[in-house]
Amino acid sequence: MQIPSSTMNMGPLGSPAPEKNTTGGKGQEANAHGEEQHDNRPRKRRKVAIEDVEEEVVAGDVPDEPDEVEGQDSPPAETSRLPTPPVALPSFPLPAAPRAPSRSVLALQGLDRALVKAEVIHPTTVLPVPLDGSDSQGTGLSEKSRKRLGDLGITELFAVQTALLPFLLPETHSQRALYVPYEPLRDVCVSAPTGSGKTLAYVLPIVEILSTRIVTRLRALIVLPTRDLVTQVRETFEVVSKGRGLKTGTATGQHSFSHEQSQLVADSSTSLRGGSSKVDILICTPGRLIDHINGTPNFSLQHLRFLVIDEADRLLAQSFQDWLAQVLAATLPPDHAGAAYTFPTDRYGLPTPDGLAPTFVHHFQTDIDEEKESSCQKLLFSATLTRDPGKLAALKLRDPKYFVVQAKEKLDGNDYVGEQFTMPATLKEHMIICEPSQKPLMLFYLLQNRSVDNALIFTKSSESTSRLVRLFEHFATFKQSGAASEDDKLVIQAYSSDLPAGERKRILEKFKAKEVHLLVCSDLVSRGIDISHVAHVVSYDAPVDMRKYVHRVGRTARAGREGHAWTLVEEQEARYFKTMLKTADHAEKVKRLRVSNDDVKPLSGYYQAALRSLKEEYAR
Ligand SMILES: Nc1ncnc2c1ncn2[C@@H]1O[C@H](COP(=O)(O)OP(=O)(O)OP(=O)(O)O)[C@@H](O)[C@H]1O
Repeated sequence: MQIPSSTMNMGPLGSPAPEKNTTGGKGQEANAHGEEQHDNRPRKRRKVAIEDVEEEVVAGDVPDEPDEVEGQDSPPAETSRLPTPPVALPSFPLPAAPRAPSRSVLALQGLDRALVKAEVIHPTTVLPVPLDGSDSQGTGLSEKSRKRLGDLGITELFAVQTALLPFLLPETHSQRALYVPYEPLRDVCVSAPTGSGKTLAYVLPIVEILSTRIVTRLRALIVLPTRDLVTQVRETFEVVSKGRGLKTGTATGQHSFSHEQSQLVADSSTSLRGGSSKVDILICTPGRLIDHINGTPNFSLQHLRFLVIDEADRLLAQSFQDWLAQVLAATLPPDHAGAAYTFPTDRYGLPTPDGLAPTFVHHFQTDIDEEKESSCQKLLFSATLTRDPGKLAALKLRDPKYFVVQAKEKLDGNDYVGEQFTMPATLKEHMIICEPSQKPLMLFYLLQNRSVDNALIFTKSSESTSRLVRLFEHFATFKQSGAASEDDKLVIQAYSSDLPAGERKRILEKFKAKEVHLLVCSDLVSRGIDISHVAHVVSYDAPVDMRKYVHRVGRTARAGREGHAWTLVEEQEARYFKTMLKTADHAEKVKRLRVSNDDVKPLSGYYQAALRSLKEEYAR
């Protein structure tokens, strides 16, 4: 019997062999649309010449850069000719991340002050929403918005919303305007647990402020790391803004570029200095956004009132096409002096109405030469938002205000550099330490004996995902041949980045409808997914860093519901995993579950039979 090479890595019992976990930065990169994906591109060959020897180097063989390179200097250039080695060395790419800015630069942006003076909100804080009449609770929301929330069954604001809404919707009328050229708006960073309602915390103020607009211009830009999240956030915008006349668009690369262009820009034939837009709100992935900035006539960010970077830690780690610098530059007038302003004309030479944003007016030589502040307010959100000033500095934040939702009343004086992880209070966490070969059995034990259902199961790669799904299907066939009723059957499905978007959507719908009970996925597609009935999260392969752990377990225990997280830790990983939890001050929360041989004995026979079937299947 010959096992194909793709299955050669399997452990003795069909579980993946304890190879190094690669769910981190390795093997992943941003695709053409800025979405993360596996590194399965054809390896490019490039030539390097060192020591007069010319040799071909497979670019993919060069170690990938770590997920995030912080304040790292370029390695000093090797100038002297060394006597050895005789063999050519591969040339390593220079780190893409810029140098960390100096303290004085950070202080200029008010960053260290903002980080130390962060406003801490307790996760249990809520604010009732008066559904009609006056806003007696000070939510900042108009009666129309409050009524809409009532229609959606939302009667109180969650902690992150209680802090953000009054801040972004102050009573001062001028600060709620579409353009605020004389009173610079403060930017905002928000760190709040998974499932705590961050999306509504920005959707509500954006809808509230943009609803006052008369002309459609691109005024809110939401950047997210994946297409699935774009779809999810678009749905939230559409539901909340119903009846307010706002137009929402997306740009993810799912449709052709020209189709997207036609959906975003109303007039692409006249050269309009004020830009042209069919949408008020654009939700997008960074790669496609850059394509439109560079390649879509009259696509302009000059009218932006809000720039939201959701899942900011992940997006800030992407240096794809230097996307952030390009987006920020597009919100401001160019540095060089502009030409004299002449009214644009259409193709027949007739004057065309144009609307330059106040900040851009002084760029042209007009009678008005007074400089105006940009009205674009930047909002950053994440459950694991870095507080590393070096990373935040790239955003050029304006007098930023930092909000943190966590149970601790005060941030430790000194810990503003680094990260803070806050979990939902309703989450119960467990780990099982076992041999690698026992992992499938432990999973089956959880499904059978701990009523794990409506669960997301995380693996380290899409390959492991499909292997595990097949193994389970074989196991279920044997196990359920003796099952009392059809009701006992658990339906499992792979949910991987390899699947087309439409197929992923269909699977997610089935999972939501409880026609699929177990969804096996890798980290790439899971981030931010909001499905209320996820009761369990199983990390079949342990996460390699705390951030991944937080985002995985955060798929359950959302919006105040109960949830369980189970992590299967291989014996040789246990020390690393425990240290990771300890460093994050989280070790005590994760209880160890001991599963004995006797506990799994009733399942062993089915498991062995499933393994044999799987091996035969792969051999065919
Ligand atoms: N005030 C509220 N009342 C009731 N439900 C709410 C409220 N705010 C948000 N929700 C619901 O809570 C769920 C989680 O919200 P959301 O997806 O915004 O969380 P999140 O903080 O962005 O999580 P993640 O970091 O995992 O993306 C959603 O289903 C949302 O509809």
